[in-house]
Amino acid sequence: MKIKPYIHNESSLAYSVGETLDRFIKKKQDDFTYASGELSQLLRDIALATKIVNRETNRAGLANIGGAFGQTNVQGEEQQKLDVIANIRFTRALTKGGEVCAVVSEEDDEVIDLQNSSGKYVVAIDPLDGSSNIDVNISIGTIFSIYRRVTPIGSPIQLEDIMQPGNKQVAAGYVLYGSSTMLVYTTGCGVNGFTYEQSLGEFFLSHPDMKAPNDGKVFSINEGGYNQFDQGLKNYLKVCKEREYSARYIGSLVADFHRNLLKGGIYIYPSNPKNPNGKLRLLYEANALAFIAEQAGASATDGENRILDIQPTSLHQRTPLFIGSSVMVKEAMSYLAKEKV
Ligand SMILES: O=P(O)(O)OC[C@H]1O[C@](O)(COP(=O)(O)O)[C@@H](O)[C@@H]1O
Ligand SMILES: [Mg+2]
Ligand SMILES: [Mg+2]
Repeated sequence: MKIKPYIHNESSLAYSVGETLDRFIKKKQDDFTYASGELSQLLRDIALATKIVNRETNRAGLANIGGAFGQTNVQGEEQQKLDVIANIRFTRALTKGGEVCAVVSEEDDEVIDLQNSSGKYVVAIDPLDGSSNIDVNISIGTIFSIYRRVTPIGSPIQLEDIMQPGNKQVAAGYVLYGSSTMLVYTTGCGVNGFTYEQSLGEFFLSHPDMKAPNDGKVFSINEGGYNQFDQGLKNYLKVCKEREYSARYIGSLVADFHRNLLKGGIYIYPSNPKNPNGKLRLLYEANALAFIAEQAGASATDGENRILDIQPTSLHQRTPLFIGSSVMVKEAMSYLAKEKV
């Protein structure tokens, strides 16, 4: 009996899909210090909830899923139905998964104690990012940060388990529900992106080892608040325009960040007299994207300090955000600093 070795050929007849997320997580598990499979399982739990939320976002216009939910959240923002649906789906998946002891969510005032004493991880999540774009069919997202609890497993959750600076994240990621759905994450060993193949119900590796261009020609900022901007920021924007950089602003942080991560660019949500700390939240928006940015060779600051070094003091605290290609972030910082001397 003859035995023929299998030779993988890239015939054009059947294009080879990338590696599945599951297989990739398994393979990468050993990269992780505490590799015992719990973090891998947690990433799978998030991926599962993502598939369900993806289905809901795809049919938001049809099944009466669009529109306001009729309540406001702790931010004073009117919750959209999809904010609430996504929050339920992720919290449920994290509860069922069994790896998480506590969740911090944009949509919940308090820390959610999952009553799971064996859970080693704390998750901070923005279940649905870009809520103002849900009803107009523009890309939206999900953002998540994962920390290892610091108090003994089995003991009651303490503030110190939750109020950890971003440089303590063990993993972080975002999902982009756009023309295709992507999940991008890091465990501190580089950044990888996976695209969802709806018909197979699987995420496949499509963007291995993502690296952000060092510099770019795109700036993303809502200039509607221009009159309130610091003079330093106005000066930086003036330079961007003199250089005829492109202004791009989708109004969904995940989508603006993702474009700039791939193409080069800077996203800025500054402070202003009305919102001295800007709009975006440190624990479940800025920290996760800052971890990914740095892992991809980009940068993230609050205008002065590295986002990942900010010590959190409250659950829903806000921070100004300057994130993107490191040359651009550095230059923007220099313009801000000039005005401060
Ligand atoms: O409308 P503005 O003030 O430009 O704010 C847009 C920003 O607010 C956000 O929608 C805030 O996130 P949520 O939608 O999760 O509340 C970001 O996605 C986006 O970048
Ligand atoms: Mg958000
Ligand atoms: Mg949100």
